[in-house]
Amino acid sequence: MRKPIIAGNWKMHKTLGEAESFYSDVQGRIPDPAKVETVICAPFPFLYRLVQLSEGMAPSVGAQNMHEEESGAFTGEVSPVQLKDLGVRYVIIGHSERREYFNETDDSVNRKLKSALGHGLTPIVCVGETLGEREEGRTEAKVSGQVKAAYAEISPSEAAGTVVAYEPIWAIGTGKTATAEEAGDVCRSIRETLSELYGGEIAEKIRIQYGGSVKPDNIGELLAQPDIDGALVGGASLEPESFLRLAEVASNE
Ligand SMILES: O=C(CO)COP(=O)(O)O
Repeated sequence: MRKPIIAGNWKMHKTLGEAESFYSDVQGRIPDPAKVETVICAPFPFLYRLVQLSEGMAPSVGAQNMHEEESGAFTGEVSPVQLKDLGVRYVIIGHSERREYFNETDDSVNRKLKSALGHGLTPIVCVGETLGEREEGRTEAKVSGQVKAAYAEISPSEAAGTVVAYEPIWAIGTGKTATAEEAGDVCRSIRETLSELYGGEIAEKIRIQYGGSVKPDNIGELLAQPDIDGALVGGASLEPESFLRLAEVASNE
């Protein structure tokens, strides 16, 4: 059985005070970590403080991006060594907003994935199609190509501990969710791709999240799909009550 994983992606939201207050609101109220893994991927400037506040308890702390090098002359970037040193445990890699606005490519996603794994961070690897690609019937080809490119030269044992997030770009922040069946079908095709790459046993271990306008009232049907093991959540992760509700529904799956 794969344990569900609910990850909040705060994107470029909140001040430090708001982030602290979110943590104090949710702490001690997160459902049993044996039943659901919870993560908050916060802006870089808050990570140190949130790791301190979390004291190793749920929700864990994640970053939204990282550079693949350990150190160097890369103004404005943050390395996996720096994240690890702070106690950060997860990192989102290849979010569609990074691909769209910050020129991330399948190649850079692959380099970052290798580097995150090499430094003991748990990567959440994002893939997803545009509306145009969906309308042209190219969803599965696009997503499978992104998965293959991201996992190039990643060993089966490393791949087993990763998380894939399927986020159709047209469903992000738009209020339009893929239907549970549509999302489930693509997540199944991602698992088939992982199975081609690594065999069924490893593919069954890799958790696949859905992301794109996930809310407390639609997460239940999404998680009921056999290949959806969690959610990567933007807007609905910003409020403590809504994040708690998502975690609660997932803990009952
Ligand atoms: O991009 C997302 C999470 O990474 C999804 O954002 P929303 O949940 O706000 O649609």
